[in-house]
Amino acid sequence: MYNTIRFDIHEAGYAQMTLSRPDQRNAVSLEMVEELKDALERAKEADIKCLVVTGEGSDAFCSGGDLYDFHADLTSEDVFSTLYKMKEFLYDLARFPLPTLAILNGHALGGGCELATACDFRYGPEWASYGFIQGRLGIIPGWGGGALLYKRLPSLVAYRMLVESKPFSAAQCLEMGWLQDIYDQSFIKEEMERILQPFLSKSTDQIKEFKQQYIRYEFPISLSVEMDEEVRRCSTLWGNDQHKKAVNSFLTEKNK
Ligand SMILES: CC[C@@H](C(=O)O)C(=O)SCCNC(=O)CCNC(=O)[C@H](O)C(C)(C)COP(=O)(O)OP(=O)(O)OC[C@H]1O[C@@H](n2cnc3c(N)ncnc32)[C@H](O)[C@@H]1OP(=O)(O)O
Repeated sequence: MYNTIRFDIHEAGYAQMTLSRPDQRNAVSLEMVEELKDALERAKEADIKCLVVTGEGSDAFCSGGDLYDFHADLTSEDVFSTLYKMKEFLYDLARFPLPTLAILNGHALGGGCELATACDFRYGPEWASYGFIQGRLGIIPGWGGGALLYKRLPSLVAYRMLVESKPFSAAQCLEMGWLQDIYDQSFIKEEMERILQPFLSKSTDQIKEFKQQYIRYEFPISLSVEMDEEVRRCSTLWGNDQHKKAVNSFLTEKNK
């Protein structure tokens, strides 16, 4: 049914969205944004206790926005409307009525970290690295994921991750609180059971109450305004020379 993702409802009581462009390191294309939105609506209707977001392949969970679709030469108006679609998805994901878990199958970079941050909890393998690298590309996060990061982590820790703009190791991410746990990919079935057990062992009514309380406490509707502001500020930075050079050099290198 979808070209860029898979969506499954597991009998154990959870839904799973899998980014499925492993050859592009699961970069988020514009088609993927639409498919993610559609799948999220389906997950809202499903009889489940939690939602898992993961990626296909053994390299990357997500390499951020597809640099062909979100290229640097867009006008700031065009870029705003392009980035905004993913902001809407991340906001809806953050306020999803049930717990959401990012089971990272590999590296998360740029928008890949934003997507993971929109989930309530993150679990990653020891070997992978995780970084809000947008600062090295002359921009800031453009999907509202920076605003979400400030909600997930103590503000100075979030600020550090954003301003250093580098990939951090799994151990560092665990210490900073961005990862909730490191898991062993060679025992993925057992590890998934372990990670999901606290969620699946509760009644649906309980699990909804836990999440609703968290949303009331941490994610008021005003969060959307903060995320919009981030998209707007990122759009303003989009056309700068550093960003153009960074994106063009990535695309040129890959097309050699
Ligand atoms: C635009 C939104 C913005 C935001 O709001 O946050 C961002 O997300 S900015 C961040 C954009 N992301 C990046 O700059 C990361 C780019 N990718 C990488 O650094 C690397 O690919 C990797 C993730 C570290 C993986 O490295 P490796 O395993 O060595 O794979 P390759 O680099 O050889 O890539 C394989 C293949 O995938 C294509 N690819 C990778 N990332 C993207 C991307 N973001 N957009 C489009 N395509 C991507 C890459 O071009 C290769 O294709 P082929 O050469 O055709 O095999």
